Amino acid sequence: MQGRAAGFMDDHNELAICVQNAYKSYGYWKPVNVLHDINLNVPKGFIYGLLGPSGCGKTTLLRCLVGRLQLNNGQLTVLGAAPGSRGHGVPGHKVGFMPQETALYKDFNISEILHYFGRLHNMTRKDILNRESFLIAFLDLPSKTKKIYQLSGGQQRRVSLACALLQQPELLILDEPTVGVDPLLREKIWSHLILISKTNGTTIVITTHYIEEARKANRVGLMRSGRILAEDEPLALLDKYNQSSLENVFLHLCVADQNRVLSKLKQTVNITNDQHRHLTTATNALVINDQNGADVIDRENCLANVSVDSEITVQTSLNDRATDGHGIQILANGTILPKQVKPPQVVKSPLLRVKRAAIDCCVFPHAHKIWALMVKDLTLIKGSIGFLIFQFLIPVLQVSLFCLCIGRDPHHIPLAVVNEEASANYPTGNRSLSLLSKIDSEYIKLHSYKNISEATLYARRGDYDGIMSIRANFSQAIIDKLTQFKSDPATLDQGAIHLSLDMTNQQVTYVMQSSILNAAQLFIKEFLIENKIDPRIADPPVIIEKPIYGDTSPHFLNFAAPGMMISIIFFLAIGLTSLIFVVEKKEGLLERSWVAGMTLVSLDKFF
Ligand SMILES: Nc1ncnc2c1ncn2[C@@H]1O[C@H](COP(=O)(O)OP(=O)(O)OP(=O)(O)O)[C@@H](O)[C@H]1O
Repeated sequence: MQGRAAGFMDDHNELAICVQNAYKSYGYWKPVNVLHDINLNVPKGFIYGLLGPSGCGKTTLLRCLVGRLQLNNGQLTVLGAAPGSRGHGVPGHKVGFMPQETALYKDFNISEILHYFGRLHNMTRKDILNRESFLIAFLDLPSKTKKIYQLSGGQQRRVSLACALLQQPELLILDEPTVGVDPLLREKIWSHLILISKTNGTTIVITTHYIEEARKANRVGLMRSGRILAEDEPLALLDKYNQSSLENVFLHLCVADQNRVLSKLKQTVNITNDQHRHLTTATNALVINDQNGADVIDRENCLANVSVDSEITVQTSLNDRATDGHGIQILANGTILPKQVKPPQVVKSPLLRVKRAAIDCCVFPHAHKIWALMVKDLTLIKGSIGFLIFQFLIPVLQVSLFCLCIGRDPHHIPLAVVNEEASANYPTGNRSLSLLSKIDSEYIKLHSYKNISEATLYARRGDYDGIMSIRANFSQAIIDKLTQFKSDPATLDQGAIHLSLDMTNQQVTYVMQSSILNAAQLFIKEFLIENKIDPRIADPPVIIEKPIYGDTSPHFLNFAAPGMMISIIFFLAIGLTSLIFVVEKKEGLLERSWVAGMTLVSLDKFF
């Protein structure tokens, strides 16, 4: 492999990945540093093995490479441009990403999931089918109609790998692809990776917990606590550290790193000699001699050692290499790469970013991506008919309940009446009774009170939606007003009914007002007939003609139901979409689809 690497460099003089002084932290208020001054170079067509214990930042680095995370500091170029830059295929068809979690739609079968990613990558049906048969045979997968949830964990990981390999991308980012895979198949997978890196020039970045399998890589990077401790060809590392296995090289580097950290601690933090002796003894205890006399390290203890303080800069073997103005040139045999990859100019201005995002939102996405998402959603729905029925039944049920419980016109609205004419034993007549009898009892329920203060008390308590009061001389005032045409303030005040309504419910107020106005109009007409006057003069000077739309007497239900239906459907759709987003994000599906190029909009065709 190593000999091949040097030869290969002559033909492939470009770096596929170039990371310079990369820093990444999580969290805003209390940031936790995860990557510290990472420098990493992967020439095109190389297999790069990224090795390190759990939690050292491998996945974080891979997520930065595929454009899912932004570095806090430093430069990152993938296939010649910054991930996520316009028109770049990373994220997109140029990168095949296999995340650590399975990240597959469990209700899909193998063929459906491969077709989904194939459509996202704009592959033709024929190409998808060809790749599907190859990958199923190559990865020893069961029948393509088998659902993902019916597969074992190892089989699911293999399907996940198949999705990453599907479009034969220029760059493969594989996060622990060989976990839970049969050793023979693991060998086969590595052979395939080596083959595609040689024949297609595919660049592969792979993380693995099986350190020894990384010997097959062209270069390996050994990572610990967010730093790259060493980066070189596997054999060169073995030679340099005089070890028989990469595992021992790594453990040696861990101990050396630990010692460096401790001595740095001693310099920067005021620790006592006793404390230092104690820590050094603890570290040295990790190294024991094996039968051959070579140093063997207690792996468990070593990997579970104290975390490195983020403020302490550790000189790594990487820093020992020759650098020039643009960064590091690699090759263990001293060959210098002829072509420099220019670091991308990161857009730091938030204003410019917002502007770009605003432009992005106005552009229509690619049709093939919409098609892929539509087919995916239909496949999901097809697989859960019960859910579909529930989705259709819920609005029907909600609208029915609304019509039954809320949508009807208000009925039997309680109204307190203070009839002073009745209390005074009708001194000038009982026309107030005639007026009250004309109020439609279907809509308004009258309750008599002797005085206004008592009625106000109960109305304020919420027992009534209003108070109606009639003066003691109501009958006489009506006669004076309508037959003698008297219009002095006393007559006008006494010849009217006085209403104080609760105006907080517009619909209830409207029904009360129109019922009482109708009753008053009927009362006046009756009075005019009694006095041989044409009742039509009591009609208001407004004639309501045939309506343009709707009924002559509109109902609240007719007005409210359509709005209600639209609201229910809208919020149901929003709720379900949010639910799907949350579930997909939680299971890593969203990230995977994003890396495959699914964005809200895509500008590839414009830039
Ligand atoms: N979203 C996050 N928010 C905060 N901290 C995170 C987040 N993701 C990862 N970390 C932390 O960053 C560190 C590195 O995590 P990362 O997943 O990159 O490690 P890893 O080397 O891939 O580990 P493993 O091999 O177990 O997957 C860990 O300490 C982890 O707790």
